[in-house]
Amino acid sequence: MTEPVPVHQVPLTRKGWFISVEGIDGAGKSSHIQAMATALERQGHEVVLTREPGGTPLGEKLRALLLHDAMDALTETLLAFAARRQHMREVIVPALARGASVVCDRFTDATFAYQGYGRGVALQQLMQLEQWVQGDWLLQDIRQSEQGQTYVTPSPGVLQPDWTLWFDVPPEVAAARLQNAREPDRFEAEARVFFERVAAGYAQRAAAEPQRWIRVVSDAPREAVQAAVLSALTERGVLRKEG
Ligand SMILES: Nc1ncnc2c1ncn2[C@@H]1O[C@H](COP(=O)(O)OP(=O)(O)OP(=O)(O)O)[C@@H](O)[C@H]1O
Ligand SMILES: Cc1cn([C@H]2C[C@H](O)[C@@H](COP(=O)(O)O)O2)c(=O)[nH]c1=O
Repeated sequence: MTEPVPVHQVPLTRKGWFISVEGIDGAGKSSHIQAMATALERQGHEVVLTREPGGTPLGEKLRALLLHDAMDALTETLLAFAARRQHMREVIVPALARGASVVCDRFTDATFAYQGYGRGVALQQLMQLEQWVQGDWLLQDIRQSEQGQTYVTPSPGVLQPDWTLWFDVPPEVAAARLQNAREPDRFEAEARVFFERVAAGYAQRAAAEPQRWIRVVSDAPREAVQAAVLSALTERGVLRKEG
């Protein structure tokens, strides 16, 4: 029996982008995600707009548990990764395989920031789970099970977004924005010091992988933030320059 070809050695056929959007609660990311999707669609992309935790019927049930039920930090981590695995199989990988772009409101960086830096779950454990859930040997399995579709990881290792937009805002600004906006969920109800740790986690991950991360200063008027998002995507060739 011949060995399966590792996914990263299959010729790159993917046309769409995988873009994740991150930031502490109240950073303002949800306010701009639709505009990003619309800009991509105007330039001819099929766009799948989705979110984590969530994005599938099972994932949305897990989201409700994560946001509202008290639990241990490792349980939280495992539920986030369980929802992600289902999301990848049902939504993300099939969309990328057919050439669509995926814009995802949070992905694995949120688990590192919230459960790792925020709650103190060991980063090494998170890396192991990431390898399990997003490793290319598992994507190979998906490739074989969905006939006619080829998904290719850009490089060996784990499936990661091509680009991660990080809405960076001081925790006190985010807290003020959320104060009267809605009833806080379990995360939004956390103390300032928790969000300081989460924000520091995002900053460390962004510094470690500058080729993937796009920092958007979001302590600014909405229109300025939106313009910064669209121009950052244009500078990187994600959006075409329009005359
Ligand atoms: N640039 C801005 N200036 C002032 N208020 C803003 C700005 N951007 C968003 N807001 C307001 O801040 C609140 C949080 O915004 P939004 O829901 O987009 O943040 P988020 O990052 O998606 O938060 P979460 O992750 O908790 O869903 C909303 O009430 C929104 O109207
Ligand atoms: C993916 C993911 C999310 N979280 C947290 C972060 C937020 O507080 C909520 C999601 O709410 P949002 O308003 O839609 O951003 O979940 C997390 O702790 N770990 C994760 O992996």
